[in-house]
Amino acid sequence: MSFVLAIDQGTTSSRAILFDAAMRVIGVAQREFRQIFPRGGWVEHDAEEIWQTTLSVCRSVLSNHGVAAGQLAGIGITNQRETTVIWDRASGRPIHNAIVWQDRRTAALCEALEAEGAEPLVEAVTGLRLDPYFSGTKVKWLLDTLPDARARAQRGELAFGTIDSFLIGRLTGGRMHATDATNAARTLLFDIHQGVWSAEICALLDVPMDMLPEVKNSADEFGQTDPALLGAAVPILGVAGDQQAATIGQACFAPGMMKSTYGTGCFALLNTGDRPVASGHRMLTTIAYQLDGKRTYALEGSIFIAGAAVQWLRDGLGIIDSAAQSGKLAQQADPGQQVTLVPAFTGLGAPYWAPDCRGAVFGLTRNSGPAEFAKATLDSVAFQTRDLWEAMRADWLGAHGASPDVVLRVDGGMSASDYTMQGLSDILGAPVDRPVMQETTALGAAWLAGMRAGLYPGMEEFAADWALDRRFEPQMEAGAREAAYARWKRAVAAAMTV
Ligand SMILES: Nc1ncnc2c1ncn2[C@@H]1O[C@H](COP(=O)(O)OP(=O)(O)O)[C@@H](O)[C@H]1O
Ligand SMILES: O=P(O)(O)OC[C@H](O)CO
Repeated sequence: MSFVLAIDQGTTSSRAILFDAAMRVIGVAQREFRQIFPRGGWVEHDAEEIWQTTLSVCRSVLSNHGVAAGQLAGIGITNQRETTVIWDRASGRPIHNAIVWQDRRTAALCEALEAEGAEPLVEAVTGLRLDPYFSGTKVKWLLDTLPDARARAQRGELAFGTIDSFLIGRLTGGRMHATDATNAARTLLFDIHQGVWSAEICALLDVPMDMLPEVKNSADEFGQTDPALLGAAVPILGVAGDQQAATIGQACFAPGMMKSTYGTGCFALLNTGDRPVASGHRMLTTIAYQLDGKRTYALEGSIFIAGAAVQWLRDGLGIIDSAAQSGKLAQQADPGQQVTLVPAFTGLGAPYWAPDCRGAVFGLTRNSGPAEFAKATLDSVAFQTRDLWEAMRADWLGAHGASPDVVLRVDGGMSASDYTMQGLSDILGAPVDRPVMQETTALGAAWLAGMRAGLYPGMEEFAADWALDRRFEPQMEAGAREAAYARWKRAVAAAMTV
C-alpha cells in the first residue's frame, strides 16, 4: 500500500496522477472531453463523458506504471468547482448535462434575486455573491426547467452534486452521496460559518434539501471504490475543490499565506485562519479546507482570463507559435511605449464583477506591434493580480488592524514564464515564489488522502517539504510601479464605460 492516486477532474480534461510513498509523481494520464456550447454564454459538459474519461485515466495510469489497485493506500479527488450535476438516485444517470461554472444562463435570475434584496443574506451566509458562477442558481434553473424535476427532487428521487460528489457516487457504485466542505462552500447553498447546508438559502432558491450530499472533512472516509472498476476496492480518503487543493499543495497553511494559480484563468487564495473574513472589496469568502471538523477560511479572487490571453496571442492574433514564446517577444517591446490591454474577453471577474465588459487596448502608436501586444498581455496578468492583492490586503487590514506580510506562491502553466513572474513581482512590489513541484493541485488531493491513510506525514512535515524553484524579487522602482498601476486602473475604468 505505497501509492496514492489523485484524480484531477478539470474544466477541459480529466487527469489521474500517481504518487509514490515519498509524494513524488510517478505517472500522469490525461484525457480531454467535449465542451458543449448550446447557446451564447452557456457551457455544458456531458457528465457521462466526465465519468468515462476519469475512469479511463485512472486505469491507464495504473496499468502504464504496473501498479495494482490493491497497492493504493487511497484516492484523493480534486475537481473543477461549482459545476452542477443532478442525477437519478436509482439509476445514477444524470437528468441533464452538467452546467459548467463558466455558464452565464442564470444571469437574469441572479439580477432578479438581487432586485428582491437577497444579496446581503446570500453574502452573509455563503461568503459568495449572487453571480451565475456558483451552483445554487444552476440547480434552481434545472429544477424550474426540466419537466417534473422539482417534484421528483421533493420525493427524494434526485441527487445534486458538484463533480466530486458525482464521481464519488460513481466510484462507490452509488453507495455514497457526499462532498467535502470546500466544494460545498462553492454551491451558494452552504452556511460557511456553521458548516451546514443553509435552510434559508435553499428556501430562497427553492432547492429541496433532500437532494444535497452529506458534507465531510476534506480528509475523511468517502467510501470504497466498487472493486469491479479498478480491480480492487480502494478507499477514497481526500476531496477538495481544485483551487483549495492547490492552496494545500502549496502548503499555505498559515494565516497570511497566499497562492495564485495561473492557468486559463487565475485564482488567488489568501489563508485567513479560523476566522472567515467578510470582504469589503468584492472578494469571495470561502473554506480553504476542513480537517477534523475544524474549518480554515480564505479570501478568494477569481480572474477569468490569464493564460487564455496568451492563447489569444497565439490563436487569435497569430503572433506567436507557442505560449512559451510570449515572454521572449514581450522582452523586445519598446520601453517607451505604454500599451495596456484589458483582457475582459468574457467580462471581468473579481474585483469588478462586470459580466458585460469586453476587452480593450489603450496607448497604441504607429510603432506598436507584436512585441508591445505580447508585453501588454503578460502585464495584464500582473495588473489583475495586483487588483486582488490590494483588495485582499485591505480586507485583511480591516480584520486584523495590520497588513499581512505576504509572499505569493505561484503555480499553473503560466507560472513557467520567468518574464511574467518577474513582471508580477515588479507590479506587486513583493516577492513571488515558484516551487519546484508544479503539480500542486494533484499533490494537495494526494496529501489529503495519503495523510488520512497514514502513509504521508502530517501538516507540519508536509509544509517543510515545500521546495523553492525560484524567488522573483521586485526590480521596478516604486514610482514607475505606481504610475503603471494607475494607468491600468484608468484603462479598466474606461473599458467598463464603453
Ligand atoms: N511559458 C508560458 N508563458 C506564458 N503563458 C504560458 C506559458 N506556458 C503556458 N502558458 C499558458 O498557461 C495556460 C496553461 O496552463 P494550465 O495550468 O495547463 O491551464 P488549465 O489547467 O487552466 O488548462 C495556457 O493558457 C497557456 O497559454
Ligand atoms: O478546472 P480549472 O482548473 O479551470 O478550475 C476551475 C475552477 O475550479 C472554477 O472555480
